Amino acid sequence: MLTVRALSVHRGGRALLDGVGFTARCGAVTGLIGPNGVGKSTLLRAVAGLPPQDATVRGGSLLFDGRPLPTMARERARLVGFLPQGHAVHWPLTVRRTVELGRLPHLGPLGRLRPEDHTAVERVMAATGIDGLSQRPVTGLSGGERARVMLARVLAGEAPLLLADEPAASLDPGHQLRLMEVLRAEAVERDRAVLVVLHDLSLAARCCDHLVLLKPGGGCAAGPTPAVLDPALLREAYGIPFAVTEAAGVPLVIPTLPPKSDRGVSRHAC
Ligand SMILES: Nc1ncnc2c1ncn2[C@@H]1O[C@H](COP(=O)(O)OP(=O)(O)OP(=O)(O)O)[C@@H](O)[C@H]1O
Repeated sequence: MLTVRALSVHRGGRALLDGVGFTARCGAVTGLIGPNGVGKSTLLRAVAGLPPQDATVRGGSLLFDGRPLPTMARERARLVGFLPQGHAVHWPLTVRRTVELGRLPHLGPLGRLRPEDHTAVERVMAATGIDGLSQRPVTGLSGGERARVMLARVLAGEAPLLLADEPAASLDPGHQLRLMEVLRAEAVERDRAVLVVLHDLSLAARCCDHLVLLKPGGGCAAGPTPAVLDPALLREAYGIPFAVTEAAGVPLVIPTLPPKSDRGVSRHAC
């Protein structure tokens, strides 16, 4: 279990995160939600040991299964798999080679892959549906294909704690659901703690066991998904009204805007 206690991250004189605390259990998917700029990426980066440029962790503690997260980069990388936002790739490595790089924290000084490394690589390529792309250069893939390759690379590290920053952002609806299914399988079948940033609250409602809602001004609301997807809490955090409902047995979280006339705008409300 990941335990975040009273975490504060500052840049210059400004708090990017202030006193955030929650837990993310093994065997479960925890969604990290909140409005733009509230500090979701900063939080994931702090847990991964890669705080944003010029930012420092000023207070609080980060524990996994009751022990402080290691400070040594290699040791941390074995424990924490981190998929950052965006998928910039600069070298035309093949898809297979790119996924193999996810095994680096486990390899010796020569970086030679062992049979168990190949097994892990093949498992995650199959799970993410990219085995057909194996010999393609990553620079020649679509945004959604590349997103799945980068996910596979992180999964290949087989870290007990997985952090993913908006992994669904460039995926079509089918691949979004498949992605969440892959993350759920990692959590449930391999007893991993998965912490995933999502902006699609309906997807979060459908696929996350627990949610952490970061609030502007500091702090968070954390708990089982239905408890956090409370219209009053959401309105407080995002500053707009939400309807929380259900269709075809699937939860739906619908953001709304007040009528345009109330906002001094004349036509074409969403
Ligand atoms: N490189 C940077 N330089 C200065 N400020 C930054 C930088 N990156 C982020 N910030 C600021 O840090 C705060 C937290 O940003 P962060 O990216 O963690 O938010 P977020 O919740 O992930 O946002 P989003 O939903 O838009 O991705 C924001 O106020 C942002 O403007």
